[in-house]
Amino acid sequence: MGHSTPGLGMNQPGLRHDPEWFRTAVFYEVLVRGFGDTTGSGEGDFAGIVGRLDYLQWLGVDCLWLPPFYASPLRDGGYDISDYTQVLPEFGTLPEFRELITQAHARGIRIVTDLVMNHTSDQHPWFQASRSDPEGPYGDFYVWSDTDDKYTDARIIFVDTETSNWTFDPIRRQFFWHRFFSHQPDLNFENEAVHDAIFDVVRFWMDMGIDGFRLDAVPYLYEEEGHNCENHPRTHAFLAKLRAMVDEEYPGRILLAEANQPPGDVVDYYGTEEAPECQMCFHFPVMPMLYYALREEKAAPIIDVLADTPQIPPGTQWGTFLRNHDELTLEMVTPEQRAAMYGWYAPDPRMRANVGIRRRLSPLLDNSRPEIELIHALLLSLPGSPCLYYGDEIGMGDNIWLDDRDAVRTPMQWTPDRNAGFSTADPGKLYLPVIQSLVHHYNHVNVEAQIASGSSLLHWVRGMLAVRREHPVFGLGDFTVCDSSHDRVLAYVRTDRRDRDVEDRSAKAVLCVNNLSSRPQASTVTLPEEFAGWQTRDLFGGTGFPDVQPDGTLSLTLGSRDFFWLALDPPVGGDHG
Ligand SMILES: OC[C@H]1O[C@H](O[C@H]2O[C@H](CO)[C@@H](O)[C@H](O)[C@H]2O)[C@H](O)[C@@H](O)[C@@H]1O
Ligand SMILES: [Ca+2]
Repeated sequence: MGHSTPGLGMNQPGLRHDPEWFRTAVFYEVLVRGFGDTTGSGEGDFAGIVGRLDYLQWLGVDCLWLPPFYASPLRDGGYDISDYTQVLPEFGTLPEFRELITQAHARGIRIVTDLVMNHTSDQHPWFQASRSDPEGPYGDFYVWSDTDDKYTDARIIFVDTETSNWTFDPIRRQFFWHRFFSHQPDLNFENEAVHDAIFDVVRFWMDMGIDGFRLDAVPYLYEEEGHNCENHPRTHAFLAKLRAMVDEEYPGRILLAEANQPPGDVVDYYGTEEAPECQMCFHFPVMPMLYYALREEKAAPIIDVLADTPQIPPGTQWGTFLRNHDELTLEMVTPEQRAAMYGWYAPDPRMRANVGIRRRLSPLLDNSRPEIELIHALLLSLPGSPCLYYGDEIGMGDNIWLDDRDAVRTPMQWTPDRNAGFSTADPGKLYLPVIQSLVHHYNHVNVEAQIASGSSLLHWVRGMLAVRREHPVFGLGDFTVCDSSHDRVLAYVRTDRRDRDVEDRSAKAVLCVNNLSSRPQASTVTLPEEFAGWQTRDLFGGTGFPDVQPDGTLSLTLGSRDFFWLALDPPVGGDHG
């Protein structure tokens, strides 16, 4: 098996100059370990991604997000870093990583990596020095205490494994603070030397050529007695300082916050006009509501969470997603919604992890093609830049018999051959076994088979990304919910209010109508007044649909889990820009 995707010879346009590229981009999260093994080690490597860049370009993604590939004992998928400026030798070398950036950029694909600032591995030399030499230069790099009864208002995040945020260190004979695993001590952001050390890490990777950072676990940087130790004002002050440095030294690079917080708290990570922080934040609250709405078969959960979401500053963007390398987190839903979602989506307790569900998209939706299509249609048309998770474009399965979140981190399935074309290693040597479940076996769920079949999910996803790319309104447009006569039908208009060139043929406005019901539904939707009398046109086939009525209504009939994306065009001869 070669390490490229045959038949996808692509042109190499290079990066286009667009300081706001992230506002219309499609992101793709890919684990270096899981994409392609070029050495037969059983683990993926940088060259394995390079060999698949033509595939990613063909698919239509604009930016890769690479979770940690740095030196690590790998007790938390690499989020336990033991050296910020070294890469795991099994993944390759720094020059090979640089080559990955070069090759991606040549294809117009940007690269964002993870910046894990809140904590390190306990194997990091900073921690080793801190525990053994309290008076030394690293003595104050971590959060130490003689007792374990400080900051008791902070919740425990990894409830499956941890019983306290403090662990006693027998060497220093003090407790150290950790918001995650007990082998991940939190850095002490009260210490300015920690800021300097982190800034050096940022410069190191930005000098290497990356296009930005996802800021891992960013709400937890600062602690204070009597505070829940999340979203602390000093965390925001530090982020503003980081952003100022990045803007000054690396203009155009982005910061993307991973802040699993309610909408009103997440928006704070954009900062203010005077003190901007991140250009993007993942929208954690909307994600579970997409799944909730699908099973409740109601539009309200999505409408409500978006109504609770404050406006974000000009020039910024949400990051939206359906799945990622973690559990499908249910931290942002009510206890009643959580109970319902566990019942619908994780009936077997093995499917749960911490406060969430450790399953992939396709198994979550019982491999239902209409549901997978509808949830993608929502992801790609609601406000935000979507981030796909590797393998979901072919409907890859999961393995709940593996530990923790490894359930959703198995090798990418390229072909029906040995190890799904991921590696030539002895199958027993793979970092995780490939999926061989009845429904999602790599024999039939693989890229090669889906490229060969024009009606595959892969071709469908690619087609959706192509349509989205043609119409910047999906990234840049306003969002207005339309009243719908049926509570199972979610309708909204995206409107591009920028000044436009006359040659610009992209849709100025798009009406998106989604039937969340498993049954066909007829609905009359009411558009904003400005669209009364406008014409409608299907964005996929160009077919004309009925005009919007003079009173702003439009009646549509949708099949089960069906959706429409209808361009709105001013009436011919009308006085509309
Ligand atoms: O580095 C520790 C963890 O950081 C991220 O965690 C996030 O994931 C948690 C669920 O797995 C979530 O509950 C929390 O709010 C997040 O910060 C990272 O994505 C994890 O893989 C990592 O273990
Ligand atoms: Ca912290």
